[in-house]
Amino acid sequence: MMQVKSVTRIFGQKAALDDVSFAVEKPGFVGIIGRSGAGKSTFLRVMNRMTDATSGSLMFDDRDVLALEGGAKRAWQSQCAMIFQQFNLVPRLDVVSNVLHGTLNRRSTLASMFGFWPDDDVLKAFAILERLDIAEQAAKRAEALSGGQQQRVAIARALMQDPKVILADEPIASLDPMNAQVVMDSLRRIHDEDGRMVIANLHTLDTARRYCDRVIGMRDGRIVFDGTPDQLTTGVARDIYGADASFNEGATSTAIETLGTEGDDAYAQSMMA
Ligand SMILES: Nc1ncnc2c1ncn2[C@@H]1O[C@H](COP(=O)(O)OP(=O)(O)OP(=O)(O)O)[C@@H](O)[C@H]1O
Repeated sequence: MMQVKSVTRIFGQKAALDDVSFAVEKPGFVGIIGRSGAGKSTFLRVMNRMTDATSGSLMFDDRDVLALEGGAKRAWQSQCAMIFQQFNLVPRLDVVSNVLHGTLNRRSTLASMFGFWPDDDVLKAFAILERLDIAEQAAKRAEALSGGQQQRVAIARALMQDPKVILADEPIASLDPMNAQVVMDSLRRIHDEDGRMVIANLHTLDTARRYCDRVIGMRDGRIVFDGTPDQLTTGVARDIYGADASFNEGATSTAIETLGTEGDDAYAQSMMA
């Protein structure tokens, strides 16, 4: 259903993506891992057409989405919803209005500005919030919610678009372990129940192993690993992160039981830097 062929993105002298190719046969739950600067965000942004590729193609259901323009490009962006580390909600706006913003691409600006939402859309927004277990927060301002709740609102906004694909750029990087788990459980459930493809950039190995069907490892803009969670051994992870024998994978973990010493935290920070 998706073939990424030789996708390259050059910024100045640097290839953020360097000849990236892979295929996805069925809508899976794919994790992308790699140290900071590996090209993970650039890939998601190229796929969603927020950033243009320098060369290459990305065939999705037999059309090259990197070549789409105008209305066709906007339609693709709506089928390929994106969620971000910092949630990107409108903080002062109530939760349900934030969710309704997921329909903006098919609504007139004027109607949206004055808050005229069709009843069907409002009902749909509440049903999605219910599904994500945050319907009781619907009337609150987004800024009054915890990070984990805000990220679930962002997922709800994405679902309003009824997307084929959800791209998640470090969706749990700003969350504590408990909230991280709730958000990842929600994404996995949406994938399992709706059959939507999820591609998530993740900064912790245990999350990639636990939630993904397939893990892609990137280093310096290139794919250096593509396999199942079982194949993602500590040695493989060390290669992906470009770390030496002192690599301690517990330090890249957000799992409650492996959150550890200050030393580990310092190591994790150095890996992200
Ligand atoms: N708009 C841009 N202009 C110039 N360079 C960029 C731009 N966007 C990304 N880069 C560079 O491309 C490389 C890949 O960046 P990217 O953000 O994709 O990495 P990443 O793996 O997502 O890292 P992080 O986890 O820190 O977001 C980096 O060297 C980065 O500095």
